Amino acid sequence: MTQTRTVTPEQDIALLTRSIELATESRARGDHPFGALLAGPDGAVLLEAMNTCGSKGDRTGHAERNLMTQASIAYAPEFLAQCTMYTSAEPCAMCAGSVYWAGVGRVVHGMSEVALKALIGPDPENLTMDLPCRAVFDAGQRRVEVVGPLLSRESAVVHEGFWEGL
Ligand SMILES: Nc1nc2[nH]cnc2c(=O)[nH]1
Repeated sequence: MTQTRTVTPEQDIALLTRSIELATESRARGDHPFGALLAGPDGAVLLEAMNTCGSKGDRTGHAERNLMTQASIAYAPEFLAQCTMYTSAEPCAMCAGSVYWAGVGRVVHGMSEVALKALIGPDPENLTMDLPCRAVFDAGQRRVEVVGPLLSRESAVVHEGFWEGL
C-alpha cells in the first residue's frame, strides 16, 4: 500500500537546511557547492547526495541527478510519487528531467536558477541555464509539485567566493 505524504512545512525547512549542509560538505571536498536529499512521505531521510563534477570528473554529476539515479534504482515510482526531493538550489533542466523520469512527486528548493545564474555569471565551469524547473515539469505528463525558492539567502552563502576562484 502506498503511504500518503504527511511532511509538514517545519520539516520542509529542516530538510532544506540539511541539503544546504550537504552543499557545504560538497564544497569542502572539492566539488561544486550543491547538495540534495530524498525524504519519504513522512519526512524521513532516505538518501543524500552531493555534486561530483570535480571528484568524478563527470560534468553531469549534479547533486540532484546523482540522487535521482540512486532513487530510481532503490524505489518504485509509486512510492517515489509520495516522496520529496530537497535541494540547495533549483534543479537545472537536466536534474528536473531526472526527477520526472525517476518518478518523484515533489521538489523543495533553495535559491532559484535565475538567482544562481546572476551569482555565478558566465563561469565556464557552470553555464547556468535560464529555465525554471516548473517549465520542465509543465511539459510532462505527470504532475511534480514545486515549492521554492525558500531559504534563498542561506542557500546562496555556500557559493560565496567559490566561483570567482575557478
Ligand atoms: N542545482 C544544481 N545546479 C548545478 N550546477 C552545477 N552543478 C549543480 C548541481 O549539482 N545542482
